[in-house]
Amino acid sequence: MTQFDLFAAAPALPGLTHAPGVLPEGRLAALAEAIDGAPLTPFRFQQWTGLRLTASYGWHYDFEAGRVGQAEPMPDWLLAVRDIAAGFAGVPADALVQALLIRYDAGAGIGWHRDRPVFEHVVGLSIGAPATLRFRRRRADGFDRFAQALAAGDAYHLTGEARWDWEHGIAPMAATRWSITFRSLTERFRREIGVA
Ligand SMILES: O=C(O)CCC(=O)C(=O)O
Ligand SMILES: [Fe+2]
Repeated sequence: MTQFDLFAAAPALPGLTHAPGVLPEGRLAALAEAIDGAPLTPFRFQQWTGLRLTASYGWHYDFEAGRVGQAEPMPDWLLAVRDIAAGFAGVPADALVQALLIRYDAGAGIGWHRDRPVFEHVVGLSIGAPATLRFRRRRADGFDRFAQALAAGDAYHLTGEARWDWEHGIAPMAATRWSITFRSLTERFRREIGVA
């Protein structure tokens, strides 16, 4: 292996895995349609209503109540996507008990955040407009930063440092983007609620 190969194989941000073309190109339009057909509601936090529309399955995080609750089971089309996401991430499909569908219309994005600590693995799939998944981590005099480009059909997996130490967000996009995110529950949370 040449030095170039070694460099290419090293993850640029520890805990972030990205791969292009994980969703077959021929299925992207149907997946966008399936998301649009889901009972999407505007993301709400206190007085503020976001521009993005979301639907949760399996589990959902209720930002207003500040806790996690059970949501509708995933429909069959989403279970099929979950198999693809699980294969990409190397996580058993049935561990990915939570799914979040998002539709971002032009001008919508998602601000800096870390995903809720009850969730462990985060596996995301991108459809529609290209986006930049931005990462930042506070240091004494500012932030370390990283950016991952996401095209339609791309997948990413957050674990370890990228998942827990860095915040991520997506700047508002010029055209519609859809995403599907699957998450597992931490062992600690599973124990707390008595789920195997
Ligand atoms: O749309 C995406 O790919 C990211 C969504 C996200 O970060 C989240 O829902 O926590
Ligand atoms: Fe997130």
